[in-house]
Amino acid sequence: MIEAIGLTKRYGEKFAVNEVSFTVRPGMVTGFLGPNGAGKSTTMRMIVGLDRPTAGSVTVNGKPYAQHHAPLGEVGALLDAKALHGGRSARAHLLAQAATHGIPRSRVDEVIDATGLGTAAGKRAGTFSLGMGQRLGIATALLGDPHTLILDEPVNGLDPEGVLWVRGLLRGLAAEGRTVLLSSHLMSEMALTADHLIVVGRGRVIADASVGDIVSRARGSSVRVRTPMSAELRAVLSERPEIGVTSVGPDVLDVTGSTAPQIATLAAAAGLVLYELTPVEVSLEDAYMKLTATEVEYRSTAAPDAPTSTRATRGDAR
Ligand SMILES: Nc1ncnc2c1ncn2[C@@H]1O[C@H](COP(=O)(O)OP(=O)(O)OP(=O)(O)O)[C@@H](O)[C@H]1O
Repeated sequence: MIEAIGLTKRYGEKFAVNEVSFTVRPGMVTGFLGPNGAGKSTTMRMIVGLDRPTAGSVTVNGKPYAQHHAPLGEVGALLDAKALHGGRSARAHLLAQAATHGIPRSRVDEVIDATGLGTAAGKRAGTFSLGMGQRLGIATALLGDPHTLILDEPVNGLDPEGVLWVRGLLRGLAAEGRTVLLSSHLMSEMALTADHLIVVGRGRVIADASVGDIVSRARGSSVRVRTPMSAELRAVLSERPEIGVTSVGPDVLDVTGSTAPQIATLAAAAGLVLYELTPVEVSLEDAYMKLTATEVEYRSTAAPDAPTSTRATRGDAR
């Protein structure tokens, strides 16, 4: 369990994290989302005592990280896969970490096997690819068999097999009753891995709810209607002030403020033919984009639907 209360980190005039409170519960994967610069890494760093809060507090399994006698057995963290001695082999890195906690060599072999490092374990960590570095970071996080795991972008650089493996690993750890906090910008992966989401923007929590709730809140009541009598249906629907109608194609209307059964009933009463009536599904990505639309500090120059440019500009989006 991770509990943050009024957690704040200020750099000069800038609030990287601003009075953030949340609880990350055991037995589930909690996704930690937010646009670039929203304060995710700073929050994670404060959880494991790498940054000192300006105000507020955060505990892991009931105590501040630094007060745990054997922190690797409480919290396993992957924050920066490059933060290790590049001249050491992966095995030597893990053995050095294990030695600080009296963890046996057999556990080092176990995590090497579990993370697929196998043949690479004898190579210098500094020569690792991004994906192999991530595997080593995950191995390090698992070393103390901790109750709580904190992983910042663990699938970054992993091949598809690795992404699938991380998903299964995290779901398995949560099913064992552990607490898992995971940050990732990959919404499709988050939708498959997380049960609960904490979304931050400009240093503040903007949503703290289950994945299902976040998606259904964004869904609204949009229904796609295909009818050869769109002008007549539009006229019937526009008599209701709560209903909004937008034409999205020939004979296709997007209707908000009503449900599929209500639209069907109104159409039937007016003797209108409908070919299709579909509640519009919202993906987690859509829901996230809606939630954070006004919270993005660093935005690409191209609009989401326009041909994309990889160049990003800094500036106030609003
Ligand atoms: N050491 C520092 N000194 C000054 N400002 C910092 C420092 N660390 C972070 N910041 C600022 O705090 C804000 C939050 O940064 P943070 O890295 O926590 O965001 P993030 O949500 O992890 O972003 P990303 O998704 O890009 O990793 C940013 O505006 C960042 O520039």
